[in-house]
Amino acid sequence: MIPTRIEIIPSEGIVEQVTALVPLSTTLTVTCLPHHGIERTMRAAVQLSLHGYSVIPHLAARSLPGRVELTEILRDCNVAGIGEVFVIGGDRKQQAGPYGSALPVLEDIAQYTGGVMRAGVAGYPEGHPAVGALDLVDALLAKQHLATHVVTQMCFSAPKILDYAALLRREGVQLPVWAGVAGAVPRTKLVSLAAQIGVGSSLKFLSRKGPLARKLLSGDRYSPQSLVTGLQSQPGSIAGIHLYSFNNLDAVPDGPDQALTPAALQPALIRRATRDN
Ligand SMILES: NC(=O)C1=CN([C@@H]2O[C@H](COP(=O)(O)OP(=O)(O)OC[C@H]3O[C@@H](n4cnc5c(N)ncnc54)[C@H](O)[C@@H]3O)[C@@H](O)[C@H]2O)C=CC1
Ligand SMILES: Nc1nc(=O)c2c([nH]1)NC[C@@H]1CN(c3ccc(C(=O)N[C@@H](CCC(=O)O)C(=O)O)cc3)CN21
Repeated sequence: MIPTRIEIIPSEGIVEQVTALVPLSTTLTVTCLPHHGIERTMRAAVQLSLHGYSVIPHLAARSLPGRVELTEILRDCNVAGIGEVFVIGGDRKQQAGPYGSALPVLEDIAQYTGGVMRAGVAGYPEGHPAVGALDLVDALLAKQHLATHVVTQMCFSAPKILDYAALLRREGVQLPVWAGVAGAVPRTKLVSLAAQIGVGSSLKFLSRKGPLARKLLSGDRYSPQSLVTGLQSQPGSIAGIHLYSFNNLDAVPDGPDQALTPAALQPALIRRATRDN
């Protein structure tokens, strides 16, 4: 069984929603969106960690106001028992402080924590709208000595994710790769979010009318079922599944039939995450 982590957005009421629906032994990652800022990420992460979850806050370099704020964040992590962060450049057009990309943040984190803090970095199986493929691989090569794993951008194709993991190996990136998988969320929400975060070819894929797209999008919700099955068919290629839940955490009744329906797969993955982590 592949280990699974659940990504949440620190919206209003998220802590109450999580504690009501998600078992305590789950590993959660908390996004950092440009219009939210890092404070909101940290507030939710600290609260959830104090509740007993394993929590990984996202730190967006371009949203960090300064080095002092980074040391405060790391102190808060230490107090709350948070031992891992996810460091990305971030979507903010203008950087808020001294950090324009992930690498210098990773360097400062390593320095301030004596190398103790674990850190994930981002990978892009389908490229990035603003950064070239070679630059992205070079960035990973430069970051890997300060990172513990790669989490991929949302992607809808198992072969693309597996090819990407193989490409990283060939290029000399040794880090374990967690596959970024969209959860069972309403199709319209997924299409608009994919546009917002610049998942171009996946968006085209989602809008296509071909048999595979129809299969994945049958009903109102996207189903990660066949993607997860495809990833599981190559054991050892990826370290685990990073599930973008978009805060759709609603529990459904247990039972063998329920676990096979698209709407039930996300809660099934959430339950599985509790056993694996
Ligand atoms: N995959 C994810 O979960 C998330 C990804 N992001 C994305 O992170 C991107 C870059 O972050 P990392 O992958 O950590 O790369 P990075 O920060 O290590 O930078 C890699 C290369 O991209 C350039 N770059 C970084 N941020 C940029 C930006 N906003 N616009 C244009 N160029 C940029 C850097 O100068 C560098 O050449 C952001 O643009 C954003 O799209 C943001 C939040 C979450
Ligand atoms: N380029 C990029 N930026 C990101 O922030 C990002 C990625 N990629 N890839 C994966 C995840 C997915 N991201 C997102 C982005 C937006 C929402 C979202 O639900 N936005 C809401 C607003 C939420 C709120 O303000 O509370 C929306 O309706 O747009 C969720 C996850 C964060 N991560």
